[in-house]
Amino acid sequence: MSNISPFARPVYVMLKPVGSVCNLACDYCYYLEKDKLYPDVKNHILTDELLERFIQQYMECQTMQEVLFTWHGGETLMRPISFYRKALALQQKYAKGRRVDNCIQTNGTLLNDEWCRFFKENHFLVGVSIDGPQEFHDEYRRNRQGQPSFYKVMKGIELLKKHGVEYNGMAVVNDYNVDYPLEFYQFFKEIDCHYIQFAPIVERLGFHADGTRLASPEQQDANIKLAPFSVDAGKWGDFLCALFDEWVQKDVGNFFIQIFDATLANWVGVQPGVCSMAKTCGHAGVMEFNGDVYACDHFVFPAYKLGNIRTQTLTEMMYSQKQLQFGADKYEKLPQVCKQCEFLFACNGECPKNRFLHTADGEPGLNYLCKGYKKYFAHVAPFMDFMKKELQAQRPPANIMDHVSMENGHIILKA
Ligand SMILES: C[S@@+](CC[C@H](N)C(=O)[O-])C[C@H]1O[C@@H](n2cnc3c(N)ncnc32)[C@H](O)[C@@H]1O
Ligand code: SF4
Ligand code: SF4
Ligand code: SF4
Repeated sequence: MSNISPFARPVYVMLKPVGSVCNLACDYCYYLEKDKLYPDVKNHILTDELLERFIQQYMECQTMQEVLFTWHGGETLMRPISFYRKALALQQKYAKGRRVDNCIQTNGTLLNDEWCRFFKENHFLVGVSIDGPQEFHDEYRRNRQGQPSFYKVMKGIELLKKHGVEYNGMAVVNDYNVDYPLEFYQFFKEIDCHYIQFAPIVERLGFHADGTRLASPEQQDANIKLAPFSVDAGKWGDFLCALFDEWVQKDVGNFFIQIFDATLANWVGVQPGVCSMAKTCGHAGVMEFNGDVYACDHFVFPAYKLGNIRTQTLTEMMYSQKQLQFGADKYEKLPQVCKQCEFLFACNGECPKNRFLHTADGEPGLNYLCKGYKKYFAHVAPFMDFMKKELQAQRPPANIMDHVSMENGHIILKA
């Protein structure tokens, strides 16, 4: 029976309704160049027919009562509202009593009153990409003519707030802003954004015959260079430590920073809310505008294509041996240094996309950010232990704020 799938955990397939088409051209973007995978296709637009096929199959793929749709790009708001209205109607057609939620990721520049009213009415969670204050944001987030986007995004955020739309902030940490964790964080507090994701930029430039420039993770070749906008591994650790010190003194339970939540989840032994910190992954694929399904949004490379929705079901693709192995590899392919690492339970080798280093004894698969994560986990360990005890005693982890102080520039836990 097609509507019974054998695994009792949700499966996600994010959808790219305009492929990688975008009104911006951020220098560091990993997705913008994916149009080169389809050089012969003029319009990278998901048709109504494929939309319906996707929605039907996505519903059938789920074993849970709640179904989450994730709209992604490219720039999602380059499709008209009528497209999303059609999608909502189709969701209801196939929901069969299940609860349906929608989240949408956007660069925020095209938001207007009409979009915001639509999101509010239909309970969308909106992820807005904003890389902190203007100077940081506009360094890389520009359009093809080089025009900056900060003011447009801020206007978009104001509109979301005006209409009471639920939103969160997606910020990337790169070579340019990594030295300013507190300014960065302060910005989000000032705009009253309480849910924030900080994602490190790690990319390598490989250059392929098809015109794409980003190296896929398994590519090893002397010509591959770290992209200049990538974050330095040690600095990523310093960034997280400084951010944590500020947060743990003032903001626990008020501002939610995804990586801190994920770290605490692993400390307590529950599933973290972000795949990179989980032991295995592979439950979050992506479907391109033409129905091609890939293992993960960061693995949209020909070798990681699972098939096409016209000829295979999402259930077949997402539970295929190839995809199950992709997910299991996150743990199985860890080098020994990770398997013996005291922080394995919290780090899990982070995202396989970033594992292109060799260990000191020559084993492949070490995460480029390892140095930073070691710093971070060692730094937060006593505080995580404290919050874990609070949770186990059914007390709020926010109690930690009464037990920390700064002494000589170092954060300490008071007895
Ligand atoms: C590819 S965009 C697509 C959605 C929309 N256009 C936006 O910018 O939010 C999704 C997210 O990926 C982030 N991103 C872009 N390039 C990245 C990279 N190389 N590494 C990590 N995140 C990246 C963006 O900042 C954005 O928050
Ligand atoms: S707005 Fe999003 S999709 Fe567009 S270039 Fe920037 S990160 Fe990429
Ligand atoms: S490869 Fe990385 S981003 Fe993709 S699902 Fe696994 S951990 Fe998440
Ligand atoms: S901190 Fe480094 S060695 Fe430890 S699990 Fe993470 S990547 Fe591996």
